[in-house]
Amino acid sequence: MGEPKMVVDILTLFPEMFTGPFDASIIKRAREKGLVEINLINIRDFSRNKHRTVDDTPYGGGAGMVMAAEPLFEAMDWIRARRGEPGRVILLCPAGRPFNQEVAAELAREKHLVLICGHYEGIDERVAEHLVTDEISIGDYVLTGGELPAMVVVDAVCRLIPGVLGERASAQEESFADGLLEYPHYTRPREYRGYRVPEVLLSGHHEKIRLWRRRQSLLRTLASRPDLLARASLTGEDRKILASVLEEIKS
Ligand SMILES: NC(=O)c1ccc(N[C@@H]2CC[C@@H](O)C2)nc1
Repeated sequence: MGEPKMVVDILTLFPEMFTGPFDASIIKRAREKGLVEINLINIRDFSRNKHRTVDDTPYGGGAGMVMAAEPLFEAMDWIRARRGEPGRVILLCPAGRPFNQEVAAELAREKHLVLICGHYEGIDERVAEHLVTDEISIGDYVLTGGELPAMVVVDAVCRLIPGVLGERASAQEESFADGLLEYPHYTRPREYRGYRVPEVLLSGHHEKIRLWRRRQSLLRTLASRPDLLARASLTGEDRKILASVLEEIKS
C-alpha cells in the first residue's frame, strides 16, 4: 500500500456511527485502494479521570453539559505525536463557515484533516480558540452531534481525491463543479411505461447532445438556483443559449 493521499482523523464519542457510511461503496473502495485513511478516535479514550467523563456542567450556570477541553487537547497531542501537525483541524458546528463544493475542493487539497465531532450543548471554547483552524457548518440547523456533518464533509471531500471516482469526468461535469446544476440523466430502456428518453440523446450526434445538456443545465440553474447562475463562469456560448431561452420565455 502506497502512502495514502489523505489521512482523516475523526474525534468522536460515537465511532460506531461511522461504520455504515465508511464501510460501503465509494469511501470503502477509496480506503481499500489506499487513497484515503480514515481513523476513528474515541474522545473518551483520552479522558484523564477514572470515570472517563468527557463533559461537565457549564460555568455561569444554565442547562445541559459542555464537552471538556482536556480529552480533546490530549487527543490532539496524540495525533501530533503520531503524525505531526494536521493541515486543518475542523470543528463541525452550526456557526461554522457554510460548507459547499468550493470548501470541499479546498479541503481535498490537504494531506491530513482532523474533524472534531461535538455533543451536548457544545464544546469548551478553549478548543475552538487553541486547537481548531476551521469551523464548518453543513447547513442552518442544529443536530445532536457533529458526526453526521463529519460524514457529509468526508464524503464530499473524498470523492474529489484523484482516483477515488472511476472516470474523473463524472466529477468534473457534475453539478457545482462548473457552478451550474446538472443536466438530466437517462438510461435504458428508451421508453418505460410510455415515458420516452429525449430524442437528441438517442441521436448519437455528440455536438447536439453536448449543447442540449448545457442548455438543460442553464435552464435548471435559471429556474431553481438563479443565485448560482449569477456566480457561475459562463462562456459566450452559454450567454447565447440563455438569450435564446429568455427570448422563448418572452414570446
Ligand atoms: N449544521 C451543522 O453543521 C451542525 C454541526 C454540529 C451540530 N451539533 C453539535 C452538537 C454540539 C455542538 O458541538 C455542535 N449541529 C449542526
